[in-house]
Amino acid sequence: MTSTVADDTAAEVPDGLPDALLRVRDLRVSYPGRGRRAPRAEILKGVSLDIRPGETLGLVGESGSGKTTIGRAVLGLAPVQSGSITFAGERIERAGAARRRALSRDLQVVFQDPYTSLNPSRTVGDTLGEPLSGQGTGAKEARARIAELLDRVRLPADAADRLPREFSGGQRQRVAIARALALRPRLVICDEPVSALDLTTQRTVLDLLLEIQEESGVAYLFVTHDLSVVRFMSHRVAVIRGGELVETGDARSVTSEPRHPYTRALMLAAPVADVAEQRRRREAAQASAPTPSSASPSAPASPSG
Ligand SMILES: Nc1ncnc2c1ncn2[C@@H]1O[C@H](COP(=O)(O)OP(=O)(O)OP(=O)(O)O)[C@@H](O)[C@H]1O
Repeated sequence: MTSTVADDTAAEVPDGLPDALLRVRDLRVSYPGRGRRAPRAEILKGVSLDIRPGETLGLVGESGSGKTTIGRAVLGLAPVQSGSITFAGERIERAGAARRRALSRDLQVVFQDPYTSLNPSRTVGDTLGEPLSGQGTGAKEARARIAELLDRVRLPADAADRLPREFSGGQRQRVAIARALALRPRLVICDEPVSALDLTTQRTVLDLLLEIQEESGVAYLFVTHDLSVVRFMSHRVAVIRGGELVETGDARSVTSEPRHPYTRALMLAAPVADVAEQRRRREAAQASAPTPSSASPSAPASPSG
């Protein structure tokens, strides 16, 4: 069980949110240790969380805390030792390749680095067409859908014929978002999707993700080390430390009135433009709050201003 402290949590309510789209329970992930006798490295130590349809759960924590590993486990890319992952009522933690392919209709990902996540030798149109043809969409329908997707992420129609190198980082990330949306998924795992972008571009991409959610009702698991981004994007926030969730709750209360000392320490470590706000937080924090070793050293100013 997690050591979650705030209300509105999967951990405090044993059955979690009744309408959850994604339900993770007591998830443990470990990797073999280095060397034959080394113990396995425990990365996730019993994580439980829920995401409702159309909701964004922000997952925040310092580097190495296990944020990406949660997303990878949901996508079937991390070795689950025990626990369960239920998506739309179906247990998927041990889903095989064929089931995973079918799941990719509903479950997609946007990675951090738009420079490495797109195949440099494929045109944008081919990149967007791949998930469509993989699910049996005919050529004519695929062309129409690609045009629709480019329009949705505000790229010109002729982008379909161009290669990734012809685009800026923000434009490439919009291509990656369009690719993730191609099959109209119900959940997109956004793994630090703006941390490689400059501040202005970050804001544009975050606004786009919000618009898309409003229109389509897609849910996001939004992984970030940046508290200002997580506050801007999330309905609820889960804070992870050393492979365990320490606090989960609605975004406003977790980021404005954190209950757990670690969350308070994360907040204190994040740069805040407003000196009064920084002082208020410092005063609110307990003197005993631990200092995270590398919490969000380069967190940009709040995109919400
Ligand atoms: N394939 C792997 N084999 C062994 N250890 C791994 C593997 N993948 C991740 N880890 C370890 O798991 C821990 C958590 O990694 P993870 O990428 O989930 O953290 P994170 O919170 O997303 O960090 P960051 O913000 O730096 O991306 C790290 O200590 C990492 O070294």
